[in-house]
Amino acid sequence: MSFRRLVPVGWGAGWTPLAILRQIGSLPIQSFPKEVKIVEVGPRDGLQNEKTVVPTDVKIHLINMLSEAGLQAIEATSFVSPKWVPQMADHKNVMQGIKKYPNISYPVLTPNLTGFQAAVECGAKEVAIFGAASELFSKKNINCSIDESLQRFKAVITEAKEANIPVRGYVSCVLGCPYEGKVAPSKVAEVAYKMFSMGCYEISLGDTIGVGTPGGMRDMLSAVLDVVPAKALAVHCHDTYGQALANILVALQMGVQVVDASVAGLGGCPYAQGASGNVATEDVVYMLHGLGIQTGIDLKKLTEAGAFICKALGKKSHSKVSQAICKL
Ligand SMILES: CC(C)(COP(=O)([O-])OP(=O)([O-])OC[C@H]1O[C@@H](n2cnc3c(N)ncnc32)[C@H](O)[C@@H]1OP(=O)([O-])[O-])[C@@H](O)C(=O)NCCC(=O)NCCSC(=O)C[C@@](C)(O)CC(=O)[O-]
Repeated sequence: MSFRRLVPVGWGAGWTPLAILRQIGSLPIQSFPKEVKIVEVGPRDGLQNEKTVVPTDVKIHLINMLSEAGLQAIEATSFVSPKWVPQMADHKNVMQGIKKYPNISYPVLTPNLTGFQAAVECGAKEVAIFGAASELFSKKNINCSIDESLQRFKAVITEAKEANIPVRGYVSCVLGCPYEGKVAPSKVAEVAYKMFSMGCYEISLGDTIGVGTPGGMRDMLSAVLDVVPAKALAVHCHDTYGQALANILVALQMGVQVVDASVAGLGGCPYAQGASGNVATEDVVYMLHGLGIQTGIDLKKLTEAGAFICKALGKKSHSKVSQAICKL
């Protein structure tokens, strides 16, 4: 960035470079949103890859604890083939067992009409379709090409519109693919635009294998923002290379106000080799609150939910914040 661009309008002669820098240092950070919505994906993305089946009552208790912690959106489960993802086979019992709070949404994944219809029968009031910016990942994850997936999504969106059910759209592999490597920002923008134009109210951009850097996030988002407004975007970062919080920060500065995260940093897609967990919700909330950004989330209750699921899984939390709090 050139020095010229740092000088605010109205600052003219008489200002020395040092005086300007002092002034800039005392300016509040203007570019962050006042509020950020977190979409908690722990019960779905966090658990879908667990090798031993997590008891349904544990999943239900986790979701209820997350509701108590103040999350506005909790992705509860997915209506996918139990042959492909056995961990989500209890979707019906999860959906019918959780306590549904009036101001919280409990979206579920529905890759096709079969999944959508089953979800609606179980009382789902919001669904998410999931595509990819990489052909090979699409084939491995949902067994069809990108074009075929968009046809399936069209059918889901058409029925969802009739039933007045909002549809969220995921685009996976936005910063890299486990099978194809680099993914062009223009390809991400193309798929995101198509899903948005079809009627998804929000597009969540997934760094599925957590290879992105702030530079990659900036370039990818610049391309997507040309075709989808910031208010309709979310970011979904995995933390494989420890870049997730930095990537989220860049996204917030570029106008994104919705962030996906998973309690205790659990998670990973079963069809994304090498992917580690999602960014931990506790860490995102700690960062946002430190910036003075409101989330409506009670960090203490959130860490208790994280401790509960980690104990049930016999795992250590990946959340740095939880680890620090436990040591205090
Ligand atoms: C998409 C399918 C279903 C296609 O699977 P398919 O085998 O191609 O489907 P099909 O239409 O040929 O049907 C085959 C059988 O599956 C059944 N079937 C068909 N659809 C369903 C359904 N919805 N629910 C339950 N059963 C279903 C269907 O009824 C039939 O049963 P059969 O006659 O053999 O008994 C399959 O590939 C699948 O389930 N894949 C799982 C994908 C998945 O859940 N991946 C993880 C989530 S994505 C993710 O984690 C990334 C994300 C979102 O977090 C963002 C990021 O990090 O990037």
